[in-house]
Amino acid sequence: MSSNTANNATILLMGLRRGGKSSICKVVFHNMQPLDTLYLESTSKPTTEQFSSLIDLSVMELPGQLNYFEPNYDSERLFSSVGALVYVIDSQDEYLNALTNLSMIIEYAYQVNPRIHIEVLIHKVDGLSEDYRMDAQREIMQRVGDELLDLGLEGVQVSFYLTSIFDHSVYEAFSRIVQKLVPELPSLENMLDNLVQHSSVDKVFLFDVNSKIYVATDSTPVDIQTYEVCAEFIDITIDLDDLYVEDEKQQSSNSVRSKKRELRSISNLSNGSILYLRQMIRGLVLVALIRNDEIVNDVSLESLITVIDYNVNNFKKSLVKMWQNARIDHPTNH
Ligand SMILES: Nc1nc2c(ncn2[C@@H]2O[C@H](COP(=O)(O)OP(=O)(O)OP(=O)(O)O)[C@@H](O)[C@H]2O)c(=O)[nH]1
Repeated sequence: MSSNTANNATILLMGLRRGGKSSICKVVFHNMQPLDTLYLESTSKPTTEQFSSLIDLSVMELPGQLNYFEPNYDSERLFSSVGALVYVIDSQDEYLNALTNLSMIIEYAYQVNPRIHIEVLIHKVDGLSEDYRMDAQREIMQRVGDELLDLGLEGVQVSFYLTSIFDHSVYEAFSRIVQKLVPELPSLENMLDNLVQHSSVDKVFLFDVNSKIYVATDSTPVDIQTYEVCAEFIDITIDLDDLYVEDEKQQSSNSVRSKKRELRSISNLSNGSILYLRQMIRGLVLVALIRNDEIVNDVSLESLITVIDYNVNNFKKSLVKMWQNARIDHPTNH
């Protein structure tokens, strides 16, 4: 693999004012409570944040009030270096203006950078009934399609997601957006599929600990409840780990174990399923859900965990190797 590409993938977050861009950034990347976003001030300058995970990601937010096409704003350089354009539409507001703005941006972005991924968040759907959500999605997709057709851009791929900061939908959307920027995704998915097949695991995610975005999962469909349970298990494990380390410090100041040791945690859920977590590299953890009816006693559980441990060890070794050879999908404008 070539190694001369920059270790960076940029996601550009755009949309009209008060659409929810800053809130999304704060909730997903800074663990802000969704209700606290009510008091966020309008953003007036572009802001960029860097995140180091399997890939080094920057999320750049462009304020809704900025005119990107005024001559002294270097939009060309901006769009040409971006991996994904995420456009946020406030579904609770009148969105026709947003759709016109979106098609204009797509036209420009695509011209400057045909490899750009165009992702549309139909946001704040928590305020809409189930029926209305579907109608809004259908209407927005139809209108965007029509506008692109008028512009002669019918071949441009646009993905749509229904999102809200009040549930896990925004994490799910960002997971899928980030995954498109991970060039090793097919190999990762393959490795996770192997793990599932050989370990009696039902679902496995590779999570970024800080954001709870999953950078890969096996190829079985993701159901949002499984995602939620697995994501919450990360927080619980980390909280307990902190307690444990504190406790150890008190008991013996001479033998404080390094917090750097690998995190590993297993928990039985009341419905008989098991959650399994192991720390990987670069702020990633692997979380697996095991719904195994064959676990009838502690002995069968123990042998199952031994197999999983072994396979996860191998997965981690492959991940380390993959990472050493990694390069990042950094779109350039040739
Ligand atoms: N109901 C609901 N409100 C949301 C959601 N996301 C954001 N908001 C609210 O929308 C308002 C505007 O959010 P901001 O994040 O400031 O919007 P912005 O797009 O960054 O706005 P500018 O900085 O002006 O460009 C805030 O009061 C948020 O609490 C959501 O998913 N559902």
